[in-house]
Amino acid sequence: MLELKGISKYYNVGSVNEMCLFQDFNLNIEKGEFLSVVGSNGSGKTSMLNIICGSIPVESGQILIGDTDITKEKEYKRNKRIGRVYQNPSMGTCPSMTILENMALADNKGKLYGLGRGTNKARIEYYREQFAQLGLGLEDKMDVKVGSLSGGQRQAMALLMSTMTPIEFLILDEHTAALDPKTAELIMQLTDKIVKEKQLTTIMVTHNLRYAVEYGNRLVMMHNGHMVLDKKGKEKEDMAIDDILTLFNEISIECGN
Ligand SMILES: Nc1ncnc2c1ncn2[C@@H]1O[C@H](COP(=O)(O)OP(=O)(O)OP(=O)(O)O)[C@@H](O)[C@H]1O
Repeated sequence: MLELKGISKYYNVGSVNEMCLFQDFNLNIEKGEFLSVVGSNGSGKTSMLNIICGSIPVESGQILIGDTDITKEKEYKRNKRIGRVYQNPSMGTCPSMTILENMALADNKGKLYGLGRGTNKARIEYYREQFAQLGLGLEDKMDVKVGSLSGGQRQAMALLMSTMTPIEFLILDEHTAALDPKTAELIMQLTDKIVKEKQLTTIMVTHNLRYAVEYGNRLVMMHNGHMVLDKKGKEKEDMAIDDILTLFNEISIECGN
């Protein structure tokens, strides 16, 4: 359904620092798949997400959704069907606006004007319900500026905001990495709930091997711009953290770490 086909990606082209990250890189993600991506630092995880979202161009290859080639489609257009949550809770929310204003903004993503739909009574009630389920007390802080919230509260908001409009794909780039263990767990449970309810095709980059094993139905490990592990279904279910750790250690030794 979402396919990266024969992708080549170079950085610093034409300079002494030119480097080839991906050479003929291929990845095919089925509709409804929840893909966890782990891998060494600099293996190309974030670059892969950026390529999918259209944040960076590729030198060659195709990005396909179904039969449609979106390789040249601008990022803002792709954003209509893709929601993205970043590692930094500050990204994806506007600190100087209230919770209500942020939610209304997200609700109106892709539209030209106004906060109207987001601020009518029914929608406010809907936001309240969404927040009440989180158990973070945000439902009573709708007029509070987002800048004064904790990282976990902001990340929960970012997750709700990015999945508010009818998207098909959810891109999570280490979205629990900056949170304390308890809040990270809460955000992971919320993620899983939203992904299942909305049947989103999801790619989650994480350094947390337990989350990679426990969540999702496919697990990919990347190293130096290559996929060195790709397990789905039963094979993925049967994987234990130790299995991934062993492979991870082998890769690290190969790198001299
Ligand atoms: N804008 C850029 N300009 C030049 N090189 C870049 C750029 N972005 C990434 N790179 C390089 O591409 C490689 C892959 O980086 P990327 O951020 O995709 O890896 P990653 O797997 O997400 O790493 P991490 O786990 O550390 O976040 C690295 O060697 C990095 O230095």
